[in-house]
Amino acid sequence: MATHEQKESTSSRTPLDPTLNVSEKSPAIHLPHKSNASGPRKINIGTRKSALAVVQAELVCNHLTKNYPDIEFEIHAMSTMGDKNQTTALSEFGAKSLWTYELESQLLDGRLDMVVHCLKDMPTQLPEKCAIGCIMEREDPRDVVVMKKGLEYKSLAELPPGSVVGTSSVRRSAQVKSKYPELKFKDVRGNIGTRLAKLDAEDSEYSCLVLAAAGILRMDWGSRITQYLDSKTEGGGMLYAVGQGALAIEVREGDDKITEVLSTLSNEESTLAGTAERSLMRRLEGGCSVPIGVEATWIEKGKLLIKSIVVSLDGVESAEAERLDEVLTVKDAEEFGKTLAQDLVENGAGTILDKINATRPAIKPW
Ligand SMILES: NCc1[nH]cc(CCC(=O)O)c1CC(=O)O
Repeated sequence: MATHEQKESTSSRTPLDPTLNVSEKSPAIHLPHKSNASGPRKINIGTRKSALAVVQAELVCNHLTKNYPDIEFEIHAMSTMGDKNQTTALSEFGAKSLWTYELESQLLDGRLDMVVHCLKDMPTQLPEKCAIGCIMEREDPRDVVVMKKGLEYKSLAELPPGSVVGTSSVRRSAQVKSKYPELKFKDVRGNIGTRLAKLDAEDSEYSCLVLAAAGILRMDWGSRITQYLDSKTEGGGMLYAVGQGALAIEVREGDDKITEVLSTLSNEESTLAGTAERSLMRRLEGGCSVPIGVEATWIEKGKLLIKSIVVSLDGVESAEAERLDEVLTVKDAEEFGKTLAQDLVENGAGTILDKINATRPAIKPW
């Protein structure tokens, strides 16, 4: 019968809550999978339609097929509001839900059983009856520089004054600008392939893009990366987005069968760091999405360090904080994020956030 390859014994003792967005719940215990006659025969996996999203869904599907050879897994790729609207400035939407709304509707009405997302794209407050079923092992969470084909530069520091960096993220442009005030920034939209094509076009005004390493690596385009950016990068630090690099799978809240299937994909350190980062963001955003940078490092087992930054929408002001503490459970991670949020506010994030919240109403289509 189904002998899924449980690499570690974590599923039987990890104090991870399968419904991570409900912080008050007591930790659930994942029992090792036993083939169950009443278990699902077929599981429908939803994803966005972009090439990267489909690669990610296939990665999940391949793992699950290996772990559960008796179950049929089928991928359903669909366009979302976010895919269709490439013109409105991203920050004007306020909520991140435009990437997930259609998929969540299908999840709730049973056409889908799980939806694969980049954790980074998931709103901190999921719609009612939706939950995070698992967070998978994190791919490299850092941001990276991709130079235009034919340019001999590798790093931001080498770029001549006035060079144009392509990014639509205030978090990225604000952090780069504070270290390299002589660089210029321009919005660049579309899926990762489209962005690279715009960068490399002969008449392109961009010298480079700043992107997430994870997306490029999953597309197998790692050879285009010319510089990795992190807090220790020479010439200035760069913190990544909350959840960046981790895939998360959304399920119907209380769907124990699907959650059990997903326990084989869950990664403890990713789950705890992702939970802490999202708790931090939840405390700060007040309904609006806010440019927050984080960098999470496990100093040793159970000891988490997170560096964090909040930047103003114009990229001029910023506040920073970092925290090192023991994080063994999802509850610890939630607390860690909350405390770090308070530290950030004490260090000046409050004024930045008040301005953001005053100018941008949140949009919640559900
Ligand atoms: N903004 C869209 C998005 N959402 C997740 C990733 C990267 C993959 C990941 O973080 O898992 C990207 C592309 C990018 O920022 O370069």
